[in-house]
Amino acid sequence: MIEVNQLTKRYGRTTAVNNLTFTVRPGRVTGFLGPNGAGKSTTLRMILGLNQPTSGSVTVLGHRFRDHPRGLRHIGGLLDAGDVHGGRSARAHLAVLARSNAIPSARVEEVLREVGLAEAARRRVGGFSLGMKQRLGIAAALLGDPPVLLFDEPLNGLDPEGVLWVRGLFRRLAREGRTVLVSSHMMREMENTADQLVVIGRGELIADEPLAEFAARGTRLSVTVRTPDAGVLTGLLTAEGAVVRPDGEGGLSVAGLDAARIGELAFEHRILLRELATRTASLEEAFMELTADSVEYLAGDPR
Ligand SMILES: Nc1ncnc2c1ncn2[C@@H]1O[C@H](COP(=O)(O)OP(=O)(O)OP(=O)(O)O)[C@@H](O)[C@H]1O
Repeated sequence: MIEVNQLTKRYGRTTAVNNLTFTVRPGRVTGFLGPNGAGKSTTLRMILGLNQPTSGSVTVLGHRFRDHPRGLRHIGGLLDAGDVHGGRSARAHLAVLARSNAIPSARVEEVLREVGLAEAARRRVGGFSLGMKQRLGIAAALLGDPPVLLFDEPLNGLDPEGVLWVRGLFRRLAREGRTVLVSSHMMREMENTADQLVVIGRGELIADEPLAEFAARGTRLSVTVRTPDAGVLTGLLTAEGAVVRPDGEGGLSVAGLDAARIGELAFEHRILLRELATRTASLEEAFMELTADSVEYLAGDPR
């Protein structure tokens, strides 16, 4: 169990995390979601005791991290997969961690096998691909067989087989009764992974609910619009309360207004529409709509 209580972290004038409170429970995979710069990594670093909060507190299994001398046996974390000594072999890297955490060296071979790096154990980490470094980071997190595990963007760089494997691993760890917190900035990475979602934006809590409840938001309709006057139409739709975003394929995805009203507005302002289609919004769109106000940089943002 991880309890984050009114946590705030400021860097000069930047507030990375603002009065954040949530609880991560054992026995399930909790997805920690937010757009780039939302404050996910900063929060994870504070949970691991690597950053001091400006105010508020974090406890893991009821204790602050620095009160737990057992380190990796207590909580395992993958933060930055690239942050390893490139000159060491995978086995040597894990052996150093095992020694400094009083973990039996036999565990090194076990986790190497578990993450599929047994064959590469003697190779220098500097020559590893990003996906292999992720596997090594996951091996390090598993090394102490901890009841609480954190993973920051663990799917980055993994191939489709790796993604499937890691999803299975997270589910198994949760089934074993562990607390598993996995961060991502992409909803679709969480769709088949998380049971619970904690969503943040600009350092603040936006949602904390089961994935199924979050998915219910996605059953609302959205409308795809294609027009050469996207900027003008976006202004009109937004003024009527719609949430409008580029759909990534040259069109607009509109939530909060139905197709009939969008058609009327376009007609009234002599805007040519090349497509006007109602669809069921995906989970990804529900996430984007929810975090729209907290995205720092939008591609194709007309503002
Ligand atoms: N050491 C630091 N010094 C100054 N500002 C920082 C520092 N670390 C993070 N920030 C700022 O705090 C905010 C939150 O950053 P953080 O890395 O926690 O976000 P994130 O949600 O993990 O983003 P991403 O998905 O891009 O990794 C950002 O505005 C970032 O620029």
